[in-house]
Amino acid sequence: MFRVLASREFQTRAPQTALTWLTSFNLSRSAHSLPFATLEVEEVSGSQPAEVYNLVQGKWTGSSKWNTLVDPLNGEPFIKIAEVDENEIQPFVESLSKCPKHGLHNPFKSPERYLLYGDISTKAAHMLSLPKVYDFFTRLIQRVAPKSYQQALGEVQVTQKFLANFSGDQVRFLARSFAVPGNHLGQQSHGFRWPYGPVAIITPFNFPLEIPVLQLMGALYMGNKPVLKVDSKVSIVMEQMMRLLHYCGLPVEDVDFINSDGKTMNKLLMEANPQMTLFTGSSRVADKLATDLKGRIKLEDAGFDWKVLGPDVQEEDYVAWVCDQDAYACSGQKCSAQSILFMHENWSSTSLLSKMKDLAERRKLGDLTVGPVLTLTTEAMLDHMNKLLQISGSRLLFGGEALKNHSIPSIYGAIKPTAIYVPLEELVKDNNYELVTREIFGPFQIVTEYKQDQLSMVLYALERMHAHLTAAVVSNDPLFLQEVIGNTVNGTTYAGLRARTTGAPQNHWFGPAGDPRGAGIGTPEAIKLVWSCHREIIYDIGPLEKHWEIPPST
Ligand SMILES: N[C@@H](CCC=O)C(=O)O
Repeated sequence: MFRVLASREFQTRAPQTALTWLTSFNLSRSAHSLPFATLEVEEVSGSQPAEVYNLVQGKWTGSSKWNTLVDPLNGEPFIKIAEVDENEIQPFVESLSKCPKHGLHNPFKSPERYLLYGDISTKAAHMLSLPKVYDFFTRLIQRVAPKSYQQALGEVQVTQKFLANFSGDQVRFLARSFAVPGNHLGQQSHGFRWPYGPVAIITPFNFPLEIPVLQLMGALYMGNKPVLKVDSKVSIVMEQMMRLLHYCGLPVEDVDFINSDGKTMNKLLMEANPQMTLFTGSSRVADKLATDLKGRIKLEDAGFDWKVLGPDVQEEDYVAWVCDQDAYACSGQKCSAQSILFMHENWSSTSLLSKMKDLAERRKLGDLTVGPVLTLTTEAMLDHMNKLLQISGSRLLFGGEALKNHSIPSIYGAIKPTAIYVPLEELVKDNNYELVTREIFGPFQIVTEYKQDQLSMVLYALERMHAHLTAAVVSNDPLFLQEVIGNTVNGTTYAGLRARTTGAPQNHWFGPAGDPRGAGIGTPEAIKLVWSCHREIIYDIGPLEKHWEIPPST
């Protein structure tokens, strides 16, 4: 085992100013290791498996049961996760129960913690801007959620910018309040952003760094105490990030970090009773949690994300390239990935589809521009394709085959980027609609065409979808944009010639609309909506009028 146990202990450091801290890091960093990390990315292997720990009540802990993960590229057992089982959740329950509903800080309690979090964010943003650090996280992401270097780096950069956005005084500005004059002297109502106190965050495998960091920091900024559970397949990334955050001054008792299966996590949630749980993942689990937690939940669940190409054909190469990125980058495993393309008939006479095919065929396992699918097997995806191909008039546009010459283990999927054409009239039929709009979390999309007079049929298809996350309306025709935007609901919708469905940076609100449980991620509005509630304090201090008398009963 290459990990040095001593380095797992949290080391307390003398308080430093931001400037001395930054200088000391730059000078003391050794040539090939990082001061917070407990692993070297390339060394993680079958012969030197890495270990992922839990953090509870300020201490890193193991568990009685270790779950072994296999390398998604070659099947070697390469990471051991200390998964907490149902009998070991007590310390996590106690830890969360210690946090009162009014949180670790609020505008009337420990306001200096808003500044502390501004400071932590400044330092963490600086760390992630250092080439050695961003390269470390980019490569670590690639080991567990195989995607191209550029895609993994994008995730680190979004996280870095997000942290920079909440540096300095920006955390306290999140808790800005407002006041309205009252009815008489001494009365004023003030609206405050209040924390929930004990909260839980559950995040998926596809963005091992971006989703957990943005949600975790949002929760902390607003004064909550979170327990964080990241999908065990990728939790090694966030385990290392927790160590970076501690290095940047995050108090070790502010966050608990747990590895477990879903059943154990469910038990923890039932016993610890967090005031709010943020869940990012499948609609099936989301609906179960919404019931179990009696609605105290916010969700970023599935997305069968759509793109509509309008009648104005222009910049064909660019549009084809964006379609390729949206459908197939990260092997289609983004909640924002383009799942269906509605093409106006004017695009049919262009070479858009053949361009999309050429771009899809450039993708290769060697640089992870296509790679393993972590939640579906090859057979499951090809099976789905074959069912679609039974629909009258449907046809395979490209892909549709298993990847060859690889050592991706069979528990994971490996197919070529695939597109299936389904006629619009067939797609909307009751017996086909559910099948066609099933979200395949892999490099897979449906393509269809609509005639000039069929826009209402497209809008009907969009209306029937059950999750409304991202969308793109590719057109610079303002009347067309108006019509499609005005008749749809997706939370993050890109409109215009350069519209896309994926790649939302920290400055775009990202989240579903049309669902009161819908969460957001990234922006100040998202943080305030998800991680705080409104509290109104009405000051009414008098004085009473000079000759006030008790009035008659009413
Ligand atoms: N920024 C990512 C989504 C992150 C999810 O919460 C995207 O746009 O695909």
